[in-house]
Amino acid sequence: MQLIVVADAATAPELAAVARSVAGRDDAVEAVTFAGAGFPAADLARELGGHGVSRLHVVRHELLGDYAPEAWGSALATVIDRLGPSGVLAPATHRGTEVLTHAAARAGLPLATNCVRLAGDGGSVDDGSGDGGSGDGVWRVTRTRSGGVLLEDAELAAPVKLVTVAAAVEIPGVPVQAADCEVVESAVDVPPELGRTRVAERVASETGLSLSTAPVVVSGGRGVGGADGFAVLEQLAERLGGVVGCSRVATNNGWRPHRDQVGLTGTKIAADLYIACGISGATQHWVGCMDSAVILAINTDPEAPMMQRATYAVEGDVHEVLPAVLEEIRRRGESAVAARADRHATEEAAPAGSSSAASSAAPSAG
Ligand SMILES: Cc1cc2nc3c(=O)[nH]c(=O)nc-3n(C[C@H](O)[C@H](O)[C@H](O)COP(=O)(O)OP(=O)(O)OC[C@H]3O[C@@H](n4cnc5c(N)ncnc54)[C@H](O)[C@@H]3O)c2cc1C
Repeated sequence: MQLIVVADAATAPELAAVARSVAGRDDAVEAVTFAGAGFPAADLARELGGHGVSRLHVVRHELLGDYAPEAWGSALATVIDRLGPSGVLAPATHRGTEVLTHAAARAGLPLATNCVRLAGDGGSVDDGSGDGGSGDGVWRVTRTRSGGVLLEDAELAAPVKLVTVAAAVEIPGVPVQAADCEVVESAVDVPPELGRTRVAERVASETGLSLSTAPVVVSGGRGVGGADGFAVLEQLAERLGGVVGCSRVATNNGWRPHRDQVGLTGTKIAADLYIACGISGATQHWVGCMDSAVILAINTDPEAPMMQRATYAVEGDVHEVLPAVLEEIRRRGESAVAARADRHATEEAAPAGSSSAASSAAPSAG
């Protein structure tokens, strides 16, 4: 029996370590990747070998060269059918979850998503029986639900267990032996209609920031009032070096694209500063922003959940508060520029040889 990880170089170390801890002593840990014609598998195989992966199955087809969830899911279901592994692990990312969902539906297998703890039946994770595993063919997993506010214990008893592994997974300290990872080429049939969902174009963000990486997110909800209402949020985000986010009401109304949505069915963020403008703070939104270091809520309703939970709350109309905040930032920016100019002029006017504290402490400050 082997365990399969659906991995790339970024997620391979973690997934391989988790797979090793779940695998039985004699189980091989292998990997599968999807590729077009020219993909050089040797580099990935070398990387995976360092994490104890003994075989890399490279599934090639012209429709698999770039992300195509239906095609990847179908190809994975074919691989599962061919190899009959005891389990398949993928990262609990949007992609990992989407691909395993398609594969699970096609293969008729159960899928446990967002697992933070996994124990195999014959693996090295001690289940208390003293022999390192129960041997009953059941995996015991703990998974997060509802965006992380709930932990669920579950048992997976299917012949092939499909699991997505959360970034916050506990990784038991099981020794990993580096292996010579063999590359096995594998061809699959992919019906052309499965290429209907695929990457058509890649557009680089102008600021180089995305919702998940930006230090500041200025987010708007129904209270912003419409697509035009986001202009002031754009200005504030730009001044603070951040990006604009939104609630699902804003995406449902077509005010913002879905990639801006924060929450359970959007992006989970952990910004330094999250500014929630006219957002009530429903649980499905809150779970997407609650990991931010500082949350500032602006809302007309002091009883709104976002106002109750935020670090700072401003009771007021976003259409009045945001322009005032921008004006204050502009005023302070101008004052700072004026103060710097004054200091510079004073230094220029000081007689040569005089050594005021300011000029000697910060001679290059301009
Ligand atoms: C399965 C599921 C998944 C979901 N996933 C998500 C998700 O990922 N992200 C998400 O956001 N939601 C999600 N939702 C929807 C969620 O439950 C809420 O409906 C949604 O977050 C509400 O958006 P809102 O706060 O913009 O609107 P509302 O709840 O209508 O709140 C608007 C707020 O604006 C305030 N307001 C009104 N006018 C002003 C003004 N002029 N100035 C200041 N404040 C004002 C109001 O007091 C109110 O608090 C999901 C729901 C379900 C069922």
